[in-house]
Amino acid sequence: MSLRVVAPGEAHAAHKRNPGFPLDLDWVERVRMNRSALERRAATLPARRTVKKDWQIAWLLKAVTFIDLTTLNSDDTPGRVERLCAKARNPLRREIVEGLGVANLDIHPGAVCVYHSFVKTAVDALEGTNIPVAAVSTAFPHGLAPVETKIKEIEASVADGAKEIDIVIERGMVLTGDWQGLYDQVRAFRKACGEAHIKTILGTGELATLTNVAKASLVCMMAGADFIKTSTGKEKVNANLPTSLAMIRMIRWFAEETGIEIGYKPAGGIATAKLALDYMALMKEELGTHWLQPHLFRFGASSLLTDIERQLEHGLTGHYAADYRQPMV
Ligand SMILES: O=C[C@H](O)COP(=O)(O)O
Repeated sequence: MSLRVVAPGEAHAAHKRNPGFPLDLDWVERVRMNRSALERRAATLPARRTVKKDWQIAWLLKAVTFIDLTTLNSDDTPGRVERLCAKARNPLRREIVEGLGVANLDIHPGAVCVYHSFVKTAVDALEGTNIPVAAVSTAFPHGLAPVETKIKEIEASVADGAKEIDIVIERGMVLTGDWQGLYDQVRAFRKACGEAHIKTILGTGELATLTNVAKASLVCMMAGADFIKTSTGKEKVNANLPTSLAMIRMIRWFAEETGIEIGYKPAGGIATAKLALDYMALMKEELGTHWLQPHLFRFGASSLLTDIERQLEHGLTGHYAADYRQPMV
């Protein structure tokens, strides 16, 4: 695989947005996922992955461009967000970039992801770059607020400069099979986003079955989601490979039926370079290398970059750096 690094802003501008489609309840009812088959398939992945040493460095550099560099803590401060943005501007230490001979490549994370309150801070801190700011809006992480309140939050995030909005769906709508209600909300959120891209967070660990995960994925895509995302990072069970397979296969089906390419964002608990490579291998095997671009694939991750930087340094020097040499914030 060659290393073609796409600057996040460029990819963002180039991507054709999902216009949304009418809700087809027949299709939703027909969706079925077989958990044990998906688990068996997921179990084959690490063994089949054959990303050898040099390629591994290329894949890890590419992985950096997929990260939505995230801070979503109740004790976030403007200072922490500014430090995260400084890291986004220079995600890898100079010695690593120069040692690998990639100083000429524009390697940056896909976005910086923050709570609504910090959108302005992040936009200011990233001025002059083409790194978009993503906001988690709509009463993150539970999504339980009046729909009008959630729409106002999206509008406020867009007004403050967010180019991507990560909304959370109401899990109860999935658990009760209220597909029309879910579709109507996502449609309304999509409208409130205007030109901003919309990622729909399903909270997959709270949806009970993989069939529910797949149905919710489909309804969100029909309603105009540009990305489907697994988790808020706050559920007991966050992203994993079998759940990812259920979602990715719905993305594949949707692309075949409509010609529209929807992005995938696993999030929560993805903290090691090795796991990131497993997800990339999954995307490559199920959707093809075309999907390995920042406008179609992201990791929602707060600490993944630290491990990628460690692995890159190891690839370069044969030694692991101490954690304090790669502070995130
Ligand atoms: O969407 C992003 C997640 O909140 C990040 O989760 P993490 O802190 O487990 O990486």
